Amino acid sequence: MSQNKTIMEVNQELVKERAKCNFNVLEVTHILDGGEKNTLHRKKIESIALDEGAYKDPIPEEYLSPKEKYENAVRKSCLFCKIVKNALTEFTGLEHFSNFFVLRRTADAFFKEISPFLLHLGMFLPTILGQCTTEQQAYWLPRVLDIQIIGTYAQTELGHGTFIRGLETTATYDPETEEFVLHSPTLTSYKWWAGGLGKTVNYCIVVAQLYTKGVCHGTHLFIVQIRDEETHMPLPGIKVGEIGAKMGFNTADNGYLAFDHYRIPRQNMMMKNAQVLKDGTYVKPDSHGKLTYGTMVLVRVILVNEVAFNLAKACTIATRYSAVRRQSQPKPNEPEPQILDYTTQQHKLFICIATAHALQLASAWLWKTFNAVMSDMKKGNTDSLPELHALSSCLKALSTSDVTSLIEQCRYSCGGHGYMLCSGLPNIYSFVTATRTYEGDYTILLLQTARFLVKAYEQAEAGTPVTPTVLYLIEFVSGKRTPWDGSPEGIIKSFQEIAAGNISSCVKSIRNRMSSGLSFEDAWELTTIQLVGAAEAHCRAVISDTYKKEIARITASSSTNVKIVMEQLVNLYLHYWALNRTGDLLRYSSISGEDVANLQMKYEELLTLIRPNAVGLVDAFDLRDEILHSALGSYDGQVYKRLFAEALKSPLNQEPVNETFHKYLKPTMQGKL
Ligand SMILES: CCCCCCCC/C=C\CCCCCCCCCCCCCC(=O)SCCNC(=O)CCNC(=O)[C@H](O)C(C)(C)COP(=O)(O)OP(=O)(O)OC[C@H]1O[C@@H](n2cnc3c(N)ncnc32)[C@H](O)[C@@H]1OP(=O)(O)O
Ligand SMILES: Cc1cc2nc3c(=O)[nH]c(=O)nc-3n(C[C@H](O)[C@H](O)[C@H](O)COP(=O)(O)OP(=O)(O)OC[C@H]3O[C@@H](n4cnc5c(N)ncnc54)[C@H](O)[C@@H]3O)c2cc1C
Repeated sequence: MSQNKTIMEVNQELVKERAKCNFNVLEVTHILDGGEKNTLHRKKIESIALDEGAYKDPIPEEYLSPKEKYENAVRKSCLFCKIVKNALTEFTGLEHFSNFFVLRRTADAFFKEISPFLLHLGMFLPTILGQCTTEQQAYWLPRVLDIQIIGTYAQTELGHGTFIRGLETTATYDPETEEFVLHSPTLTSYKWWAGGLGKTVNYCIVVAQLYTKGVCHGTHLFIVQIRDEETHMPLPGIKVGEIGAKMGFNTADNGYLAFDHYRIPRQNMMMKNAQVLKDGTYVKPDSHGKLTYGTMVLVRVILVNEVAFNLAKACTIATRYSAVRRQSQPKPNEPEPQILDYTTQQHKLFICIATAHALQLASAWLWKTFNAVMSDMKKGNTDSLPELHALSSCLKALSTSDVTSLIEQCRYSCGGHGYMLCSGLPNIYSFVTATRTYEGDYTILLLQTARFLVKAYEQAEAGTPVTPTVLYLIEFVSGKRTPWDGSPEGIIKSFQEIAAGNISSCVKSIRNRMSSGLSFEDAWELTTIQLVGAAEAHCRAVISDTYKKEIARITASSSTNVKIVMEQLVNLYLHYWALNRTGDLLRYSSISGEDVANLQMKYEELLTLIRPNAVGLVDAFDLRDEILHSALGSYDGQVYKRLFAEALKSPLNQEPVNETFHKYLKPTMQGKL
C-alpha cells in the first residue's frame, strides 16, 4: 500500500494484524474507488496536493483563536486551489462532478474542520451548471473555475430553512431599468447560514420570491455581487456578516445577508428554466415545476458519498486503535486481550465498515441514476425526476443519520482517548452531524419520500405501472408473501415486505382518519410518525438490495478471498438490520422466534469470521495519515507515542507554571483572595 511517510516504525500489533489478513487489500481499494484507473487518478491528485507537505499548520488548528483559525483556513484554501487548479478546470459539466469526490477527499488533509471555499465548489458552481443558460454559463463559468470570483448559495433565511415557499426575500423586476430590486423586508428575511458568506465570498446565489408585473411567481435564483472585487467592501445596499460560533464548521464563516432595495441586472436571474423578458413578461418552465430545486437534489446525492467517506475515516481510526489497545483480563494468567477481540467491540465496529461499503456503492449507483435522469431531462423528459427526488431524499436522510450514530459509536469504541480532538473523531462527528440537518432536514426529506411511496402504493392498488425501486409493492398488494428463509435474498425480501407493510398501514391510517371526517392534510399530519418509518424502511430495503447486487456484480471477477470477505460484510449488514428490526419482521414477515435466534447466531459467527481481516479491511480504504489527522488511527499504530506528542503541543505545556498560580491559586490557597 502506498501508505504514508511514517516517521515511526509500525507497531507490532498492526504488523501481526496485516500478516493475518487473507485477502488482497489493493483489490478491495479498487472496488471502493470504482476501478483501478480511479485509484491511480486519486493517488496522483493526493500526491500532487500532499507530498510537499503544504497542508501542514505551523500551530495546530485547535489552539488558534476563532479569527486565526478562519484566516489560516483561507490561506490554505488559496494554497489548495493553486495546487489543484488543473483538476478544478475539469468541472465543465455536472457529468464531470465525480472528480469532486477526489478533490474533496484530498482537501481533508488541509482542513480539520472545513474550507471557507466549500460552497464555491459544492453549490455555487453546480448551481451555475444546472440553472444557467448556455450564454450565462459562458460568462460565469470561466470566472468561477479560475477562482476569479468566489461564491456561495444563500437560500435559508433566519425565519425559514425547510419551507422554501415561505422565503421572504423579494426580487422585483423593474422594466424601466431592466433590473431586479432585491429587498429584505423583515429581520426574519435575512439570509442566514450560507457557508463563506461571512467574510470570504464576493458573489452569491440568492433565492428570492420573484415579482414581475405585480404578480409573485414563487422562488427563483439570482447571481448577486455582494462585495467589491477590488476592495472586498460590501456594496451599497448590502448588509453582510458572520453568524457566530457553531458546534462545528467554525472555519466556514457561515454568514448573514440583507438587501436594501439592491439592484442587479436582469441577466443575473438564472434563466435555464424560467425567464423574465425585458418587458417583464414571465415565461414559465414548460416541464417540471421544481426544477429550481435541482442543486439540492445534486448535493443530496453527493452527501451520500460524503458521509460514506467520513465513516470510512472514523472506522479506520477506531479499528486500528482497537487492534493496538489492550484492556482487562477475562482469563486469569493470560495477557490482556486486544479490545478488538471483544465481541461487543466487533459489534460496534464491523457494522461501520459494512455501512461504509454499502453507502459507497449505493452512492455510486445513485450517481449513475442521477446522471441518467439529467440526460433524460436534457431531452425534455422529466418523468423520472419524482423517483430521483424520492430516492435522493431518503438516501441522504438515512445515510447521514446512520453515519452520525456510527461515528459516535466509533468514538465510544475508543474510550477516553476517542474524546480527544487529536483522535480526529470529534471533528468528524461535528461535521457529519450537520449533514443530517442541512440540505434538507432528516424528517422533512423522509416525508418527501413518503409522499412518493403513498402515491406508488395507490398506483399499485389501481394496477397501473410503478417505478423500479417500488416494484415490490405490486407483489404486496396482490397478497403474495415469501416465506422467511433466512438467506441474504430472503432478508432483503423481508425488508421490502416491511416497507410495503408500513406503507400499507400508513395508507389505511390516512383513509380511516379521513373517513372519520378529517381533511387529507390533518390525516396525513397525524400519520407522519408512521410515514417517516415507512420511508426509512423503504430506504433500508433499497440500500440492502443495491449493496448486495453491486457487490455480486463487481466481485464477479475478483479473487476468491476478496469475494468471500465482501459477501461476509454484506451478510453482516443484512443480519445487523434484521436484528435491529425484529419487531417489524414479526409484524410483517413469517419469521418465528426461533428464526430470530438463528439470525443472532449467524450474526455472531460473521463477527468472528471478519475479525482476522478487520485491519486489512480498513487499510483498504487507503486513507493517508494526512487525511485522517488522528493520533489513534495512523498507519503505524504508534498510538501512545502520538498521544503524548500531541499533549506536548498544548500551549499550557509551554511553561512550567501558569500565571494564574500567582494571580489566583496562590492567593486563594493562602487565604488572601
Ligand atoms: C475551490 C476549491 C475549494 C475546495 C474546497 C473543498 C473542500 C471540500 C471539503 C469538504 C467537502 C464536503 C462535501 C460536501 C458536499 C457538498 C457541499 C455542500 C455543502 C452544503 C452546505 C449546506 C447547504 C444548504 O443547506 S442549502 C439549503 C438547503 N435547503 C433545503 O434543502 C430545504 C429543504 N426543503 C425543501 O427541499 C422543500 O422546501 C420541500 C421539499 C421540503 C418542500 O418544498 P415545497 O413546499 O415547495 O414542495 P411541496 O412539499 O409542496 O411539494 C410539491 C411537489 O414537489 C416535489 N418536490 C419537492 N422538492 C423537489 C425536488 N427537489 N425535486 C423534484 N421534486 C420536488 C414534491 O415531492 C411534491 O411532489 P408531488 O408530486 O407530491 O406534488
Ligand atoms: C452547518 C450548516 C451549514 C448550512 N449551510 C447553508 C448554506 O450554505 N446555504 C443555505 O441556504 N443554508 C444552509 N444551511 C441551512 C440549512 O439548509 C437549514 O438549516 C436546513 O434546511 C433546516 O432548516 P431550518 O434550520 O429552518 O430548520 P426547521 O425547518 O426550522 O426545522 C426545525 C425542526 O422542525 C421540524 N419541522 C420543520 N418543518 C416540519 C414539517 N413540515 N413537518 C414536520 N417537522 C417539521 C424539523 O424536522 C426540525 O426537527 C446550513 C445549515 C447548517 C447547520
